[in-house]
Amino acid sequence: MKINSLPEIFIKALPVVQTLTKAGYEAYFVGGSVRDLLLNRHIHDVDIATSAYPEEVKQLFERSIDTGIQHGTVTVLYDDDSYEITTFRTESGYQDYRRPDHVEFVQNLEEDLKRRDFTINALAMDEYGNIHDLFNGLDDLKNGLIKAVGNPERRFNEDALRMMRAVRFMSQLKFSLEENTRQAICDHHELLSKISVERIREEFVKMCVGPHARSAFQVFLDTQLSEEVPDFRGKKEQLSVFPSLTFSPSTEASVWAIIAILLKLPNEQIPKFMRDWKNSNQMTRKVEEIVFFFDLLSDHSPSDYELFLAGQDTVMSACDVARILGQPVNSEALVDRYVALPIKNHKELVVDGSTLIEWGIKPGPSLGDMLAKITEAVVDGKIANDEEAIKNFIVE
Ligand SMILES: Nc1ccn([C@@H]2O[C@H](COP(=O)(O)OP(=O)(O)OP(=O)(O)O)[C@@H](O)[C@H]2O)c(=O)n1
Ligand SMILES: [Mg+2]
Repeated sequence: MKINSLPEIFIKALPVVQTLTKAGYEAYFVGGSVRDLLLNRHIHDVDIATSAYPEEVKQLFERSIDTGIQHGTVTVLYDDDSYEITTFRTESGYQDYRRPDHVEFVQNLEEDLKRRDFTINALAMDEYGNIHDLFNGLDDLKNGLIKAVGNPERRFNEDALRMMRAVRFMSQLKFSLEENTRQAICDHHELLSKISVERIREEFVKMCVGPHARSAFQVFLDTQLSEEVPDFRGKKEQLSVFPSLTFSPSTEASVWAIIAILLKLPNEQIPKFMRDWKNSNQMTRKVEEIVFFFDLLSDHSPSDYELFLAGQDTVMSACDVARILGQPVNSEALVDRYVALPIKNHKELVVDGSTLIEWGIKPGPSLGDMLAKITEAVVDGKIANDEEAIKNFIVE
């Protein structure tokens, strides 16, 4: 198979590959970029594999960074772009089911492709656009199959994260899982417990926001992968609601909010849950706010002041979560009401703490209470957002 017209991103990278081949080395585009090219998907970066050793790569290019030189990867800066160039390698000496403790460089493309995770990720393309398909990746692409290269057990023993990658790709590409690959995941799901939570989280979130999130999530449960991730063990029943939702979440924050709601976590347990998944404090705060406002929405129609306190992002995310969970809310009406608020955040209030102190009010907790009352009165439209009106309000 030959690709005749390459997308811009490959054309820009072509001189990098040609520099290597002109110097007598082999060089190919590999991995996700070739897969995404053939699927007509957006290509976010192109990776290059070569027979040149890292030191040889560095000599051919003016600007490079030793990103992962012990694993054979050099990042080359060319024009305004950067490219990861990795020497053909096999990964040997796995002791911990995570990345290899050392790599062995090999001299040909086949040896390199053999150690890759799935056949659709083991395609290579040369500078002329010829696709090198040594493991039937093209057929699997056509048939929509995630299939391990060679022996699936070996692939998952090399890097157990690949089991999560399998369900992530199912969701992103709307593919199914080849039977032997699926069986190997069922048999070895416990290896996932060796993988860092950060790496698992990245794949989990990608799975949950992908277009086939719900069927991939079902496989994540059926293969028992879900038993090996933080706080999910023994929670299959609650989590099995996810595959039956009418929609799936589209943002990371709504993923976590929905999971927290399905697990029926009380609000005060959300921070621990988010920490167990190694989420940032910022993401944790966001999710707490969304779940809080979702609960409020389930309980009553929010007041203007409650809308103000939540803020537009939280209101919209909570509406989205409610819609996904099948709880009807009129989100347009809520957003309209939000937009019509006299002030939308604290900064828009014409007075602040120091204004009140200038007016002779003593600093302390009661000052904060007063500021909150003023804000509420302005948001509710009881008084105008000007100093005169606020002064009169305080006197009363
Ligand atoms: N655990 C892994 C991770 C990566 N790879 C190989 O390295 C390539 C690049 O890895 P990565 O960028 O992580 O994944 P992509 O397949 O490119 O997917 P994405 O579009 O998400 O980048 C993969 O295609 C695959 O050939 C692998 O074999 N095993
Ligand atoms: Mg990639």
